[in-house]
Amino acid sequence: MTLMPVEQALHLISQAFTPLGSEIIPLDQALGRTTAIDHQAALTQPPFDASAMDGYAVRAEDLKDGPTELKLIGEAPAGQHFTGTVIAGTAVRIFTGGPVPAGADTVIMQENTTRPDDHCIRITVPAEKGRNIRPAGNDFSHGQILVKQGTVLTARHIGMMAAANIAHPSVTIKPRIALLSTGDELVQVGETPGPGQIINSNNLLLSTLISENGGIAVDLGIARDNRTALEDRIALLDKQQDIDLFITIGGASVGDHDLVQDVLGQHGLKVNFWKLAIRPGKPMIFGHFKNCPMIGLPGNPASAYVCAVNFLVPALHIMLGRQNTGAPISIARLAHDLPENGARQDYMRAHFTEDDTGAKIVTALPRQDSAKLSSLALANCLLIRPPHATAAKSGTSVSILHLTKE
Ligand SMILES: Nc1nc2c(c(=O)[nH]1)N[C@H]1C(S)=C(S)[C@@H](COP(=O)(O)OP(=O)(O)OC[C@H]3O[C@@H](n4cnc5c(N)ncnc54)[C@H](O)[C@@H]3O)O[C@H]1N2
Ligand code: MOO
Repeated sequence: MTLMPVEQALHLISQAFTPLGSEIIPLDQALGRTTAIDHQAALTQPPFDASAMDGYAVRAEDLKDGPTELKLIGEAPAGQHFTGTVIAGTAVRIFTGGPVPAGADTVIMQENTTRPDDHCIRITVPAEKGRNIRPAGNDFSHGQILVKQGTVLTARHIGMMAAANIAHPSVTIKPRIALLSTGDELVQVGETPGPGQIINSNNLLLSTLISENGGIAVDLGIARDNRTALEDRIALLDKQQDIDLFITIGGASVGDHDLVQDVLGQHGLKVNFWKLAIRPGKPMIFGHFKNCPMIGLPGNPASAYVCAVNFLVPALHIMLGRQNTGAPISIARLAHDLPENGARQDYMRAHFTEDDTGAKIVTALPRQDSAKLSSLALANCLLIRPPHATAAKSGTSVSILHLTKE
């Protein structure tokens, strides 16, 4: 059977998804959500010409002939307007954030003044017109687009949106991803495995990856390796509302107990493709189960993860309407030689660092067995080797797919 190239598989999977609808939520719950529309400032910031320093609001014109004394005619603390006007020979006491009074065009820091008496200040430094004043709209203006559609909101965006009084942003609905683990050997984390049993680590590996990428994982539990057990779990899927993507874990290969395709096929699974030119992850399935897109991930943890990063995460990002849907890829130099690659695109667990010039240097981790979680946890990137890549010497440029946001 020919194996489907990774790019073609990604293209077919990408075509199966479109952005979900939107909802309005309170800004304090918007961290990590994706904006569904462009968001405009609901006000101008600062709303008035504001002082950037504690000091005195003056007219620069009054200071052009060297050290000068000016009459103090009032105060403009933050939050209060001085209602008068600064005319020739006068100044107003002002504080950081305070509105600059009419007539004044400059603020002198208080450190550059003396107070001969309560009603007068002496200024010894020359004044540069406009100094220490933040003009109205200096940060942003009413109606200005501050956050573009498809932006993943961080604390920094949320702080700015708060300042712009965008109290209820419109964000895309979180995709709901159903996860069905399969295998007689699996017990849940925290339970004590019996003879021949292991922990269902893939469920948490994937549900956490889904949360990290803006989705909601809906756990359908573990189906044992028999038809009835699988059918019972599939029935749980029917009871779930609004599942946007159905993921099975394990049972994707050709063994006697690998029943996923067979059983799901009898209940409406239409397979779009099976088996990819990818390592690890070759037996991945993509199809539609009763109109719901379905990805059958291989059971080996590194295989499941590599497939999830390459296909599940982009699908999530498309559903979320994010600006960047592809995996973050950059170029790094090999820290060592690598042998030629086989027919599958290899995603080697690897670790990169940056040298003094900012160039990335990447080292493939020594243990690439697709069952090994220890090397997966140590990796901060996947080193991509195209199918049939020739042997590469240390120093050769290669592509790396970033796993952490460094
Ligand atoms: N004769 C062949 N055998 C295999 C082939 C092949 O082409 N011909 N492909 C191999 C490849 S490549 C992979 S990858 C695996 C994938 O197999 P399955 O998807 O059928 O996965 P299982 O057999 O169910 O499990 C494989 C492995 O992973 C462990 N596992 C399964 N689920 C979980 C889980 N939720 N959490 C943690 N670990 C899990 C399971 O215990 C097995 O050790 O097939 C090869 N075989
Ligand atoms: O391609 Mo499988 O994913 O070796 O382990």
